[in-house]
Amino acid sequence: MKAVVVAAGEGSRMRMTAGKEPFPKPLLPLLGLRIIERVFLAARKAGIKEFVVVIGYRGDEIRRYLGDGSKWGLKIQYAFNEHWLNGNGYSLLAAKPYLESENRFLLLMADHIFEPNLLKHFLQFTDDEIKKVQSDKNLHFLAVDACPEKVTDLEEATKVYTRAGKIIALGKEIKDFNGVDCGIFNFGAGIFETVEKSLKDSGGSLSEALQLVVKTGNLRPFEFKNYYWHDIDQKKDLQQARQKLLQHLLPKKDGIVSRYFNRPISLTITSVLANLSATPNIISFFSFSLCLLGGVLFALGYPLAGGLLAQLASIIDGVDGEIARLKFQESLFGAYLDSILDRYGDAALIGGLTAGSLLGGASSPSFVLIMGFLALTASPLSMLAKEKYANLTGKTYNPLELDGYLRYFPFNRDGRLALIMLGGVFNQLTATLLLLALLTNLQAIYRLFVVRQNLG
Ligand SMILES: O=P(O)(O)O[C@H]1[C@@H](O)[C@@H](OP(=O)(O)O[C@@H]2[C@@H](O)[C@H](O)[C@@H](O)[C@H](O)[C@@H]2O)[C@H](O)[C@@H](O)[C@@H]1O
Ligand SMILES: Nc1ccn([C@@H]2O[C@H](COP(=O)(O)O)[C@@H](O)[C@H]2O)c(=O)n1
Repeated sequence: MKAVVVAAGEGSRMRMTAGKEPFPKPLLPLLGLRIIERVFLAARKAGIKEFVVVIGYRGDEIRRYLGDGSKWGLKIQYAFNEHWLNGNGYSLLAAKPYLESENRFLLLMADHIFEPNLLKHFLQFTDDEIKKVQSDKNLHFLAVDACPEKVTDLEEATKVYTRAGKIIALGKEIKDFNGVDCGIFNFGAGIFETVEKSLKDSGGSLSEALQLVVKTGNLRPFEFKNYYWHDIDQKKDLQQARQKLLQHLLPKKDGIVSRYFNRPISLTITSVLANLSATPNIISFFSFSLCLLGGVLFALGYPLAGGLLAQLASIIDGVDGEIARLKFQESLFGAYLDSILDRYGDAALIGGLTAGSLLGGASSPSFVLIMGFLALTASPLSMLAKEKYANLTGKTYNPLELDGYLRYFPFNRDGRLALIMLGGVFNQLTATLLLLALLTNLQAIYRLFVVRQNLG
């Protein structure tokens, strides 16, 4: 399916300087990517690879920056809307020649960022609905945010009133509404005729043209509540979109130390790194190198430095995933590399603790060696248990769900590295090894029972 992206308007409400803006609004930077890039990459993640970009105001600059789309593995064509000072209806019609062979197409806004899963589930919904009808040429769909109270600039938003699976009313001025138009449409080819019919009365406004469709009951809502999207109209919207993007980087699997200590720091680092070219894999290696250096410092008798580096490594180990999600750079290899490097990083730290304790004159070297051995052996078992469970059941092992009360203890990596940090700060290397050995082996044994209970 092709997607039309409307990028023709001037975006005058985004005025940020007295003179000429450095970029037309779709090309404004937002956490390392241009706004319109985020639209393309979110749509690509939902399976859309072909786009028709409707340009107008400073369209040449947009076209020069985006090119043919091949740098993202996309195909981008361009339609010029000479009436770009008027409504989106003219933009839609400008794209018509590029959609002659399409029964259906998406319409997206160049200044509306959205979560990929929103579009993915919208497409699943529309596919299911289209299967129920004979002809879908004049059946159209709109993704509707069913939580209007969460929409920041409700006054400017196009409100929607839905009832019994149909859109009953749509417009900026309607008083009775239970949703907001988030700017994601799935149109049948018949929409062009509707828009052409309404042009002289609607002045080119797409919302006005859609009133004709609303009257026929053929504008259906995909009502959602928990996906993020943001309409970037004014300067304040850019800051709000930035905050929304950063907050949605947090994975659900985070442990307590990660969620409440590491992430506030890692997100700050990520918001800066996003504008640089550091890739997730480079950051993963950097996190590992911090573990290596920390292990060496423990061995050489610098426990404070070793402990602080272990905690820094833990924080940076969250940044790699945040950058990957923020800049659409997630990869299977990266996920694999991240996990393997974490194992080697743990081993470097445990090895350093053991060496540091022995070289520091531990009273019972054999006890230290046994604790080091047990901690080294069981440390990878946390990941191994989760991966084996996922492999056997096809379900992700979420420690927050399955680990019961253990989830409040430092069993996962974020907790273990925090323990190592404390051991370094208080120079209690042997006690740290003892705790690690106990915790990791207890976790491994506990999860045996959890898995047995869940595997049946
Ligand atoms: O010992 P566990 O916790 O099971 O190891 C998991 C860990 O390697 C995960 O890596 P990730 O980068 O997602 O975890 C980070 C932690 O290592 C940091 O300490 C924390 O601050 C950061 O927020 C992340 O949670 C792997 O993805 C898992 O596969 C592995 O089980
Ligand atoms: N080099 C990398 C590192 C990570 N990822 C992705 O991030 C996930 C881990 O996220 P955290 O916030 O917990 O670090 C990992 O599973 C990958 O999906 C990546 O792609 N490349």
